[in-house]
Amino acid sequence: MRNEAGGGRAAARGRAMPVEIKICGLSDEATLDAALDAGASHVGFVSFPKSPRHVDIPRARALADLARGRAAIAVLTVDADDAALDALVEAIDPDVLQLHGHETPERTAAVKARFDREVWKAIPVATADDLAAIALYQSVVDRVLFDAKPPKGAVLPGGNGVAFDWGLLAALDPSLRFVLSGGLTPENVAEAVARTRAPAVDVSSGVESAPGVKDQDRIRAFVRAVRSDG
Ligand SMILES: O=C(O)c1ccccc1NCC(=O)[C@H](O)[C@H](O)COP(=O)(O)O
Repeated sequence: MRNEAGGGRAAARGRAMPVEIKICGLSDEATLDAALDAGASHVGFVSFPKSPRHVDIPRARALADLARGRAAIAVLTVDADDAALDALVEAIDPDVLQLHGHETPERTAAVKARFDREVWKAIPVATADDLAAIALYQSVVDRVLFDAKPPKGAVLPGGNGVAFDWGLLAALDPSLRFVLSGGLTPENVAEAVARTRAPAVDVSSGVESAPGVKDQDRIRAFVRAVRSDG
């Protein structure tokens, strides 16, 4: 259904599947539509009140209902407890739970066991040492998501528009299911995918005109750039 346009190029590059694309932090219908029409495979809604992208449950549910069947729906939380996750899952029925806080491997496994959803765990990366976390999480999640470690003093644990050194991913086990994020933009994402062989990418700040304000043109440009036809 989705992303067939990239299939030929992906095969030509030796990749079996087109690169999946998640547009995160959507909060209005127009930019959600732009992401869906452009062919994003995933759309993400942030449930974290400190974020400029936070959407409350009724809003997230309304947006998710528009997206359902057209893209996978991800809900991003930060150190959410079971009651908060119960409420989100019940209302939004997401395909993916993206854990973007300090969830331990044990907590992450408990979330996976409690909910019949894909679970993605964000791993903050600044140096090669940070990749040791892969071993702790890869057996309990569906995908690890590499994001840049937040800058000192940042309020948000992600969504800061900061990239990390993609070269750190050069020696990854090719069978690892991962998502590349952090500071991706329409201008740099093709290079990021080429250098990391990422099977999936995730963007928020790079398709915004201001924090929390998504930009339809940049969303379309981002998807085009991943598909290498822009
Ligand atoms: O976007 C937020 O506001 C946010 C808040 C709390 C935790 C994570 C958050 N965002 C994460 C993402 O949107 C992406 O997974 C990823 O970090 C990419 O962000 P960006 O560097 O802004 O493209």
